[in-house]
Amino acid sequence: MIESLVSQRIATKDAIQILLNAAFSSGKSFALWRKPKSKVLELVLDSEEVTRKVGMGIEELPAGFIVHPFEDQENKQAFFIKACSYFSLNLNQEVQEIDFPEWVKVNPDPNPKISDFFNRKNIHSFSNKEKQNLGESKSHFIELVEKSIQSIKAGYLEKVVPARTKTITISENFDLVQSIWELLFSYPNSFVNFFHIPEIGTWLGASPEILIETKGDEFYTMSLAGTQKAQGDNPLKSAAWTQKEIEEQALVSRYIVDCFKKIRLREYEEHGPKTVMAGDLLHLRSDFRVNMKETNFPQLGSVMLDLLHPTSAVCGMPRKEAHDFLKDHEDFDRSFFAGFLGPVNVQGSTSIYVNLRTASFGENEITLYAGAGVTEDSDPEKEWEETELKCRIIGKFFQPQLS
Ligand SMILES: C=C(O[C@@H]1C=C(C(=O)O)C=C[C@H]1O)C(=O)O
Repeated sequence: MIESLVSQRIATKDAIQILLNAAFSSGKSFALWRKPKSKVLELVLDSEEVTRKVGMGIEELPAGFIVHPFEDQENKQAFFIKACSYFSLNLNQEVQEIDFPEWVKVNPDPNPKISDFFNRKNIHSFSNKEKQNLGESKSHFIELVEKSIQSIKAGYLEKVVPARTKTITISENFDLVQSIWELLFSYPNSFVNFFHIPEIGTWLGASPEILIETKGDEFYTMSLAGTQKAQGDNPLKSAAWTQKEIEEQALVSRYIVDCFKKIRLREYEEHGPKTVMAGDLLHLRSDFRVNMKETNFPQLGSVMLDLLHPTSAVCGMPRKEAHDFLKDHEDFDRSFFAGFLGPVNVQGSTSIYVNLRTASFGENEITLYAGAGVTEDSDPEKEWEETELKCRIIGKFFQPQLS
């Protein structure tokens, strides 16, 4: 009797493998995540094979996981994985087999070949492959930064955030669960996320940046910018920031305050900037909090989501001009990179993150995405280096030589 009880306990990593196998085999959309500083891994699975799209009124949505690309979609809609089933596990505890949801217990294919599910289709099935290749080119990125600096000097823009891609082959012995496991423990301060929408694609990331969060009456957002490699014994204490980085982050804060002004919201708390760590990178971050009850803004979450995205941390300032500049010159499709994603109305809270430090799965390869904030004083070569560091955050779990 005791023996059979013991045998029903499953090590956490094995439990993740069992969950992922069942979720892939189901043919439905699902997402898995762990919030910063949390020990709880959460998973939602849809019960239908349709690809759902929803509007931005997040307060009215059922529990689920929202995924929005960088570019606005028709009717401003986002993809949505409805939490028809929700499961969570404590990363420090074994799992009792009996606690698994029914769809795991009846999984007809307990050992699917997971790579067969990667990205057979993609919303951005890159019709113009040549153009998409430009995202991979160093010389194209350097030129893009040079053009950015010129536009800033000419007074068209204050800041712009050009991006690039880096496609690497997935090694034969790649193990998805092992990679997710390592991400979880390497990046305790990041939002580690994985989603699979069969019609749309499969992505894995570890984002350091909240776009909006609401819990009870509290609304929260942050401005995050400035990047340097963490160095020394106490990187948070010893970090020094240049004027360029301080101004770059201040612009992102100003952008948030301007959004508050647009809706005449005056009562907000602002703290920072302070130095924070994300992986082995340091950033400057300011925190903004609003009590939605006291300010009588129960829908602040969706209002700010609409006003903030894409923020000047991933697009630029002024927003429209920076966005137009990227459309004209970036020459590749950002797809879900620098869009947003996260749980909505799950366990009483909504936490939507900017989709950074992220990768999309192809059949035998993954594409990493990274951008860098450019101001008047930027050095193109340094911005390239910054994107290399950002690509490494996820890339090193696919190719150890990147670490
Ligand atoms: C654009 C990215 O990151 C954003 C840009 C930063 C910067 O320019 O220093 C820092 C953090 C993020 O807000 C990215 O990770 O790709």
